[in-house]
Amino acid sequence: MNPFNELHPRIVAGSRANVLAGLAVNALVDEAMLTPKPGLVDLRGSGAHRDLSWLLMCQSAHALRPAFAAMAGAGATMDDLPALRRRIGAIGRMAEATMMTATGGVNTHRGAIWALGLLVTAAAQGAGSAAIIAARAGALARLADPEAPASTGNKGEAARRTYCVGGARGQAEAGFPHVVDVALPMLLACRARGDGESAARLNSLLAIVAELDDTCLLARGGTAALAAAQAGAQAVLDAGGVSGATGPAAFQALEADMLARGTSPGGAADLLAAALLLDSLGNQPIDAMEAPHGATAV
Ligand SMILES: CC(C)(COP(=O)(O)OP(=O)(O)OC[C@H]1O[C@@H](n2cnc3c(N)ncnc32)[C@H](O[C@H]2O[C@H](COP(=O)(O)OP(=O)(O)OP(=O)(O)O)[C@@H](O)[C@H]2O)[C@@H]1O)[C@@H](O)C(=O)NCCC(=O)NCCS
Ligand SMILES: Nc1ncnc2[nH]cnc12
Repeated sequence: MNPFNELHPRIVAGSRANVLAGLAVNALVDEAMLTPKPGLVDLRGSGAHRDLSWLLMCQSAHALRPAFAAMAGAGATMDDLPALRRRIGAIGRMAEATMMTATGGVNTHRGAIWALGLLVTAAAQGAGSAAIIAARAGALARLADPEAPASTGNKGEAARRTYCVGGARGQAEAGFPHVVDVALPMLLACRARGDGESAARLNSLLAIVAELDDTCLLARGGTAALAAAQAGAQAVLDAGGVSGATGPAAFQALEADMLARGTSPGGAADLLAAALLLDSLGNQPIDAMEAPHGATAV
């Protein structure tokens, strides 16, 4: 028990929220910096995107820090879960507006606001393993938000309906299985076998791509693009990953195919950032900062 919690619950809640928000921003920047990535923005360029750049991704990530802090603050201080769900829904919609202002109207991180927003909220609710935090986030995602519009009109929503897939919403409602059961185990296994950190992260991204119903791929290239991306990513993993003897050639084939189709796994990139966030929580003393009992607002 942290003795300061009793003395200054609002300060502890605020510190915890700010730490979590910083970790979320770091995860988004680390994802953007990871190079190479197939079809996605990285330090080499814009991949298959015409309206995105590395600088824009980083500006967007930093602009989202107050929103992540507000969501974490709500998670740390609100016990009424339906009310918490409504609150983070409202903050999430404001965060999307903030992103659009920061980027001049470009969708850099809509899926990431959703995924990392739910995860920082759940992490702020109390200590726990990655699986426990993801399960808590899933429980929040499954709660109704009466103030949410019936339809977002976004490309992902149309793709979910056209192709009958769960997309970003289904991933969250299921408790982020591709983060907990796919990305994090791959990250840890690659580190354990001695891969460098970039290779471990790229293999982790590819493991997500190989299995995810990514509505970015579906919206841009239909089921053929999704199947090609999944098979291409699996081929790199079957070659021993990007550091394997034939891994680089398999990666180049995957990237060339995505660029030719104009497709990109934006949803998988968001989930890699979610995995990096949960991974970084394991390296922080944040669990020692127990959720403040009786805290009110931050
Ligand atoms: C639930 C919401 C996410 C709304 O989702 P909706 O159904 O309206 O659809 P989209 O907003 O289009 O899709 C969601 C984004 O999630 C990412 N994604 C896709 N598939 C998956 C998946 N299987 N699992 C997880 N995440 C997934 C993806 O985001 C990334 O890609 C975007 C860039 O791609 P691009 O092709 O460039 O997209 P566009 O700009 O739209 O097209 P172009 O014009 O360029 O061609 C980028 O955003 C990445 O982040 C999908 O885009 C959620 O927004 C919601 O309901 N929010 C309400 C607030 C709320 O309740 N919040 C709660 C707490 S935060
Ligand atoms: N690096 C990236 N490139 C393109 N879209 C993305 N969405 C999230 N991260 C992305």
